[in-house]
Amino acid sequence: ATLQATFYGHTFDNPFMNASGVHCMDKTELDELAASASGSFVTKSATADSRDGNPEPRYINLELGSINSMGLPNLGLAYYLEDAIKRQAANPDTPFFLSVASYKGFDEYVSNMKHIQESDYTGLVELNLSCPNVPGKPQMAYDFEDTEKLLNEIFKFYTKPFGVKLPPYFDFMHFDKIADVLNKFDIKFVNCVNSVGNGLYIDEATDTVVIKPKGGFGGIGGEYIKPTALANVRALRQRLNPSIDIIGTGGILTGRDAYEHLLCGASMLQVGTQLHKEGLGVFERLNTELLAILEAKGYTSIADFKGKLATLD
Ligand SMILES: O=C(O)c1[nH]c(=O)[nH]c(=O)c1I
Repeated sequence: ATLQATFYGHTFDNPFMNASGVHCMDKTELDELAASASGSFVTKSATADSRDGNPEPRYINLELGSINSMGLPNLGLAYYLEDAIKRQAANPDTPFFLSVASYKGFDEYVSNMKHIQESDYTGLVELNLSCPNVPGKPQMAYDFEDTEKLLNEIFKFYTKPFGVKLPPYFDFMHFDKIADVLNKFDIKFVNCVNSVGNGLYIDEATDTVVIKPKGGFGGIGGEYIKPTALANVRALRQRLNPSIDIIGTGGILTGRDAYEHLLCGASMLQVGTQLHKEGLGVFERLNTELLAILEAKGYTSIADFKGKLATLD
């Protein structure tokens, strides 16, 4: 059996990659990802200007996952663009993802995308509409009208392939609304889901929160969020045009978790919390475990079961 993954006209050796924010802050970390068993990789979400981010402690691994309020620390869009242009020149056949966010809101999203359009980078962009940790700033993708306005604005000038990183939704009306908006545009993929925003974890030894920013509120990842992640992958797959691929992110610790995301319709898979905990070796292990599942079930490729979750009716 093969774990080859097809995504936006590309074929990757396997469906695994890092989730933006983990092991992707600078070119050293990106080189390590490129040299790992991951099928692709994505950069830390970039803002126009480099940012220190929120005060520490701002990321904590927990028994069942993680909590973070990093606050968009990054080296600035120009850094990642320059690196991406070199990478695409050196390896034109191995696509990767450039993640873009915004600290200042709507206008910075537009100007960041304008800079990429005017640059020599021609690869995939993951437009992050779901950072939950910018104090005072709502997540773009929880405002359906603003999201539509932003995509309208971007498609006036942007001609390169991109997709959007979405937050989790928890209501069928919201699944319907975001899918209605996204189906109007020629986006190449959606990534479901970003961390479950503004959770709270309490240290039992001290009755105190564990991260400093926002009084301890932070995005939740890991085992805590797999049911939510699977639901969002499945719901968006059922609603989006087949031409829009899905990246599944959230709660992938084992080959079984990966298999379930694929069953819900994901084409690529991102690993955040477990990569942070286990390091780059997680990709070898996940490939081995997923391959064993295909073999045990007599599948020869992911196409044999992708999106084929059974229901009870
Ligand atoms: O705090 C962050 O930097 C961060 N943290 C997340 O959990 N998701 C995001 O999209 C971002 I931009």
